[in-house]
Amino acid sequence: MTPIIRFDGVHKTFGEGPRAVHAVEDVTLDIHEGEIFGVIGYSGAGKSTLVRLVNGLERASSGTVWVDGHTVSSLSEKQLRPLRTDIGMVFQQFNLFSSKSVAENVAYPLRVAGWDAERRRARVAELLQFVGLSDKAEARPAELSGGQKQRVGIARALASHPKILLADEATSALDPETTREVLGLLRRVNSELGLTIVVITHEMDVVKYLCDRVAVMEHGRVVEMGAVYDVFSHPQQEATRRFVGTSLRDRPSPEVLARLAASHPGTLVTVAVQEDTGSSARIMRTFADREVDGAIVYGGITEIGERPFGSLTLALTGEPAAIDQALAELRRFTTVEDYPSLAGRERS
Ligand SMILES: Nc1ncnc2c1ncn2[C@@H]1O[C@H](COP(=O)(O)OP(=O)(O)OP(=O)(O)O)[C@@H](O)[C@H]1O
Repeated sequence: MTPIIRFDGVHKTFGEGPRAVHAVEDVTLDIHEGEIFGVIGYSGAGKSTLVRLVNGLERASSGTVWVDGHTVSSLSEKQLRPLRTDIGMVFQQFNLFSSKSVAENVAYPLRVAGWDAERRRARVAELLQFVGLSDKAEARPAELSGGQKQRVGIARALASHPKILLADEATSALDPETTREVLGLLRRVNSELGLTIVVITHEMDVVKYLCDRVAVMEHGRVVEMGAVYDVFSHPQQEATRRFVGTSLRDRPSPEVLARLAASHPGTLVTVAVQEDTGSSARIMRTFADREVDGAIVYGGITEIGERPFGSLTLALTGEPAAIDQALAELRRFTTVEDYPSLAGRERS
């Protein structure tokens, strides 16, 4: 794994004295060439500041930011210019020129870089084809849907063949279906064009669908980082657990649990379903072997990086000793949550 971006002990502070804002605090991480790296956190966590340090839009207060062989934190504005052509950026609000056509918007960075008209035309045609908007070349942004505008934003960001794409909440202004379409395009940018992509988001669904690895930010710090599947299956921090919970929606809330307990006979348990440790077939076999009936009353299983992940909530009926044995067996290979506080409310 070759790093293309490296943060080493990076701090970014805005202002001074008692009013100073520590937007990024002591961040050390590597982003590998060719990966899609997610940065997730709530508003104000420092995500945008972190990525703006990559292209030098913000300067580190201390520590080193290294991008593709250059120490960004020590480059002058002039020295930054060639590096910036290697880094494309897409924004939540698209940032298109409303008075220019789609083709002119995409051509804009090439015009600034001094490409002649013929080369610009050929490159714009190629880019519009890649993002599926060849027929909109002469349209104005106002005539496009949100998803189409973001595709123009992506085409423009790709214009000068960057190696890195920074996507700052690129789908936050879009509806779920259009989000999928744009995320699909970003995947192609990674797999077909080979760009390293850094995605900033507050939505774990975006991380789940798109990213290889993720860093969770809270109050300027990276509080957790790892392969997306590992972070989903073993979240270490409360903030991470909340993000994972919003994406999976596989576990019943306390209110739903109380309702399930009142309307289903038996003992309620929630069993984690994971590829390596707890396939659903193995879970169901464990119950069947001990003649325990397990009615599935809630749950959700999704795919993360093409591997199954989620949980099932079951209402168990059978001999109490057999249920205890089955749960003990399950706990040897997966996580089981039971609900002792519901015991009095459950019907037997
Ligand atoms: N130019 C600036 N001057 C002063 N404070 C700033 C500046 N830019 C960011 N901040 C502050 O730094 C902190 C981190 O902001 P940042 O925009 O990086 O967070 P974020 O996680 O991207 O949030 P959001 O999702 O709302 O954009 C916030 O408290 C913000 O107010």
